[in-house]
Amino acid sequence: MKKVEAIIKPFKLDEVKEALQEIGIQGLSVTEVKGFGRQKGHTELYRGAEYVVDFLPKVKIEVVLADDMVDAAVDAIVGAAKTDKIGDGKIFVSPVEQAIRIRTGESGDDAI
Ligand SMILES: Nc1ncnc2c1ncn2[C@@H]1O[C@H](COP(=O)(O)OP(=O)(O)OP(=O)(O)O)[C@@H](O)[C@H]1O
Ligand SMILES: [Mg+2]
Repeated sequence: MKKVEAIIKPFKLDEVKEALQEIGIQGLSVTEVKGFGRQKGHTELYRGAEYVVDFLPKVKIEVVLADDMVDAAVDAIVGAAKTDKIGDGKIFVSPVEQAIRIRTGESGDDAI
């Protein structure tokens, strides 16, 4: 199993969620985060306003999935989140050792 973490522009959340559902993702988590990329200290457009702040509001999506779903998930996220402007975000992929569905006790691929 892998965890795909995507930090995206907040207004892209619905589109990304739908794109992930279309490829069969069953669950995900969303967190409001703040951060910066390589334009640190430079302006970035957010909802029509120019920000000159250190930390910009972003949304982090976390989805744990089977190894063979990673490429499709990354493609779905990129396709839905891309605006071709700075600050479109990043995707990180990392290994996950175990997953357990609390209600049933199922584990591994059966639990995600
Ligand atoms: N190396 C990193 N580690 C953790 N979070 C990061 C990292 N890089 C970017 N982020 C998060 O992703 C958000 C969006 O990053 P951003 O898209 O601006 O990256 P970038 O490298 O500056 O690319 P671009 O030139 O397209 O803007 C940041 O606000 C931050 O929350
Ligand atoms: Mg940037």
